[in-house]
Amino acid sequence: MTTTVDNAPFDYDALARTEPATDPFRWALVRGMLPGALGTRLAEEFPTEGFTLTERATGTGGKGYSTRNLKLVERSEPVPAALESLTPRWRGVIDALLSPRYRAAVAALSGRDLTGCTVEARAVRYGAGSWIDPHTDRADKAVTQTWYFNSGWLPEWGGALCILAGPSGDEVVRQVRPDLGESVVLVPSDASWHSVAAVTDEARQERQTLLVHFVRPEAAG
Ligand SMILES: O=C(O)CCC(=O)C(=O)O
Ligand SMILES: [Fe+2]
Repeated sequence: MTTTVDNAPFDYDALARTEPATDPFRWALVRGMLPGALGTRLAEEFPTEGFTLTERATGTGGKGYSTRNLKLVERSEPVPAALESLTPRWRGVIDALLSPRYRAAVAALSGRDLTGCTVEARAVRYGAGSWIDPHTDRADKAVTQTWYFNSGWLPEWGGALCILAGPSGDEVVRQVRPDLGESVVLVPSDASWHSVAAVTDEARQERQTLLVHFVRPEAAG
């Protein structure tokens, strides 16, 4: 069944159809969650304003990263300033992310009890030189889901989400390019190592990502 764009932007069946991998940790490549032309429209309307650069150099304690972020949802509340700048379709996505149906579908796929977890969501733009070092998302996240909004992304532009066998980053189990229609569910644990390869200088687009976390109640503060 395909859901209609206006009422429910997600095809929740895409989550239900997906078989998660369990090696080297529990994760899933989800396809087709944004039905019909919705994904294309969301890509065209991906936010451009209000992003804040966050960075930390590699080797200064903890993971290194450099990304530009726009907070969309904090502690299960849409961020008013961001909401104002979003198109109606993107506001529909925010509603869906906060819906019990989405939560139930992610709980089923991940095997995690998400009762009491809060939702955090942000749009992330990765320009040339942006990356995230290997990390697990472990500290406070029950489940992470990412969606990608690029079309015609070339492999030589870097920017792949790398599913890793360990912290060194040497053993890449799977690379996911940021192509429209691709989405990844990660279930954080001691083993859930992943990274984002640096976007290269050749890239003709910024890597556009929607990042959602279910945050454990004890960590939400
Ligand atoms: O952008 C991505 O593909 C993943 C980002 C990520 O792993 C993170 O922000 O923790
Ligand atoms: Fe992560």
